[in-house]
Amino acid sequence: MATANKNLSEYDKSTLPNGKDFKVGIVVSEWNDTVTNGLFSGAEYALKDCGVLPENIIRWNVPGSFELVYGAKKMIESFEDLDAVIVIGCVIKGETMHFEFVCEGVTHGIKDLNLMAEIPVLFCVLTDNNMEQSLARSGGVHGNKGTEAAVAALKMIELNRKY
Ligand SMILES: Nc1c(NC[C@H](O)[C@H](O)[C@H](O)CO)[nH]c(=O)[nH]c1=O
Ligand SMILES: CC(=O)[C@@H](O)COP(=O)(O)O
Repeated sequence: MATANKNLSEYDKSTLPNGKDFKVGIVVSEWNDTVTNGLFSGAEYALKDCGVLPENIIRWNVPGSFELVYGAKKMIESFEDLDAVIVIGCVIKGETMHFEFVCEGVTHGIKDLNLMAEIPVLFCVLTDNNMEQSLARSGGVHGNKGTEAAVAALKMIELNRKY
């Protein structure tokens, strides 16, 4: 189902765990910060709405999406009690192939982190053709992918604690 057919901000709180003792890291890229701050706001709101305490939401900024991998790795190494990390970025196609390589690098890097780390790393990186698409997915007509990532984080923390 394409995003156009699903609002990214919709969730049923009754199906989610209470996050009162969860600790979540969020690494945010500074490229396209209007979008990434919008994604962060969506994620932060959903986490708090589901009981995560403000002091248990740790935000670090990195220069660009390519640095999200190192930032997440460093955050996982720095906090022994983290339950999940959400990486937030916005990559927008330009004139060259740089878009493809940044997207591929961060995607593979986050996938590798999920294979190596003991906690889930959630992928909230927009890879869009233009700013209009990014704005639509960071609190616009299609909702907020940050909210979607926060909901996924809550579910993965519950799964990780259960098994
Ligand atoms: N063009 C975008 C970038 N490019 C920067 C890279 O992510 C990286 O910071 C640089 O190559 C140095 O290692 N980053 C984004 O997040 N979004 C873009 O649209
Ligand atoms: C994803 C990028 O790095 C890209 O936005 C940079 O733009 P350009 O390909 O025109 O240099």
